[in-house]
Amino acid sequence: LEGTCTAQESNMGTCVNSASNSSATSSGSSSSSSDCQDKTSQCSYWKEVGECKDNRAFMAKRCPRSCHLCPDQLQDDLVHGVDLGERQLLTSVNFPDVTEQESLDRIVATREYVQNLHLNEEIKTFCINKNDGCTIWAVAGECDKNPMYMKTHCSPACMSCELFTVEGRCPIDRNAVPAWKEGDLDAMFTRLISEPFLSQYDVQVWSMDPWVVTIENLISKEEAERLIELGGVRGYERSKDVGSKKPDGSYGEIVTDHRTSHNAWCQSGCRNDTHVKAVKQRLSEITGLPEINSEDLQLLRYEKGQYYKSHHDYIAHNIDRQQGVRILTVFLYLNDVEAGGGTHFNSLNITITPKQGRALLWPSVLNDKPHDQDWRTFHEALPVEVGVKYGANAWFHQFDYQTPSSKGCIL
Ligand SMILES: O=C(O)CCC(=O)C(=O)O
Ligand SMILES: [Fe+2]
Repeated sequence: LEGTCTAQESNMGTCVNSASNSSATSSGSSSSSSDCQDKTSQCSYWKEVGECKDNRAFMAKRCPRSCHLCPDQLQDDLVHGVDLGERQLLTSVNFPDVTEQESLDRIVATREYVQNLHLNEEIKTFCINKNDGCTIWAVAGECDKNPMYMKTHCSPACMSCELFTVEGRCPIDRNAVPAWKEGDLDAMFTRLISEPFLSQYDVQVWSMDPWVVTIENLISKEEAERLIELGGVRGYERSKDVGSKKPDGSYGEIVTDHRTSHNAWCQSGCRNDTHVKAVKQRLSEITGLPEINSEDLQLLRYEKGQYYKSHHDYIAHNIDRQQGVRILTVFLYLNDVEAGGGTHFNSLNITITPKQGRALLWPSVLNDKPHDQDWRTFHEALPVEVGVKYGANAWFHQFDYQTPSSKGCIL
């Protein structure tokens, strides 16, 4: 071996015959282990004192076995890859076109990819080759042909570990057009307080900057009663707030004493109810916002003493989600409440009283920066003092909400 390799070529200690193989990463894997031996008994001492690292070129020639640079050793290390999951096969009769060399090159590239990944350590533990054939399959193009299986079961080989994060699974379309551009918020509310809308609906303006507006009888008694009923059919559950960030980058939900109501999400069957459809279509018409940008109605029930303390409907991390941030809340009061249960805007000092069929509208964002939070619209649901309060939230987002929702991409 000595004398046949230049220092450069013996970089990986695998140079056998530089004319026959030019791969820099793992060439010469076919040379037999007997070709590759230490040339002097001093090797183990030199290795001990760090010469394999410090004096690499020289050591590759004189002490390849001590420095663990022989092809058979290298191959074993690469293939074994405990950190990347299953020990990998290099050839398979089922994929005769895949050469051992291609598999080795893929493993080297995989190693590099994983080392450079900026992922949470916990997520990295998911990123393993779960099958010994991953590398061969990847070389054979299976990552593209069979992505569902390959990108989750052979994620190092397919270099698809990002898919274990919500941002990786649910990439944002930078070309998507937001529902509100600069000025659209003011335009919408201005339309609501102008003809012909004004003669059709009983509109009251509580504040113009930020906008806080109520519309009487936006939904009928029958519709309100149906929504209450549908909440019961789905089953009211203790309301939750946005919780903490999870390893995959998504956010959990949490029950706190900040919010003590119960709610039901109007999904699947409820979504297709005639009254629900009519209400949602009306909300879309009056706001001019696409129905698809709206969350499913959140049907709420507050019993005596229950409340939702001061909070904002804007969810900051939604800026990194396909649906974008919440821009507008339409809150529907579904019944009259004997006492308490008003919606109070903390910094505006406005309190709206529940009344069946009344809608309360306010933005979560700014007119001139419609992706940014308007800090003035913090609000709370005051405790119900007598009776029960029923309501419904309709939240509109900057972008399509329903599609990412159906793909598990919203949290
Ligand atoms: O119940 C209310 O009056 C308001 C509820 C609310 O602000 C919310 O659910 O985000
Ligand atoms: Fe709210």
